[in-house]
Amino acid sequence: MLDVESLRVAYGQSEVLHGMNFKVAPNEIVAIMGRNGMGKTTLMKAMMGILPTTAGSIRLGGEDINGLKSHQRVKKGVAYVPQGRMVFSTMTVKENIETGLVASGDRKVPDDIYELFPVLLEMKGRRAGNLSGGQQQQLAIARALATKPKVLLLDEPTEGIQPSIIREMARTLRRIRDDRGLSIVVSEQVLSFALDVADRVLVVENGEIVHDAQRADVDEAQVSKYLSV
Ligand SMILES: Nc1ncnc2c1ncn2[C@@H]1O[C@H](COP(=O)(O)OP(=O)(O)OP(=O)(O)O)[C@@H](O)[C@H]1O
Repeated sequence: MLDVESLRVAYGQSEVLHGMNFKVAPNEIVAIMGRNGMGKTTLMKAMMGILPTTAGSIRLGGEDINGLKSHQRVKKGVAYVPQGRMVFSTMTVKENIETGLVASGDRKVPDDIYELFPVLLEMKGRRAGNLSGGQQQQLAIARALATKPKVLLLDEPTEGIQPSIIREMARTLRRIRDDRGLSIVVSEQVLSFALDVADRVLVVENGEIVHDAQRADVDEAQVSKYLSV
């Protein structure tokens, strides 16, 4: 479904991703782990077209989308939940979700989004800035789903979220995948969450993938070592 090949990204003269390769199958949930500064956000932004790449390809269902602008990638089926959620705080919950409808062509928020996140229905007239961190994360995911994606990218969704809500988020993401049959790529530093949510775990270290294992085969001690220091 998503095929990233030899991807290089640099900030000026400083190259951060040095030819990254990975594939995500249809219906697969992949967690990309790594310490702060290892290049997870850079990878997410490059896949979304927010940062330019210096080499490589990003294929969605076989088509190279690497030359497209962000909004064109959204139309093709890539959705993004950025680090820090970035909801529009002065807009209502409903208005935030509606910003995603431009891509799908739907005129109103589909009921199944509110079924997934009942709290958003309860709060749909409230300003997004007044929601808790966990609720804002649900809103950011709802807004992304409103674009009807084939691939959902989430950048550190557990950051600043309580442990009980983190467990619920893993369940919700798996349910989204099961119900909608999409692929999910989630960048993450919390190993327990990655093991809860993902089918496969990758570790990025200094802009390269150094570990790639199915969940059942993940060497937890080794991954923890990469995540510490
Ligand atoms: N705008 C920028 N200009 C120059 N260097 C940058 C810029 N943004 C990030 N970097 C550098 O690129 C590297 C990768 O950063 P990135 O934010 O992708 O890491 P990360 O793994 O997502 O970390 P975090 O968990 O903190 O988000 C770091 O060394 C960082 O200092």
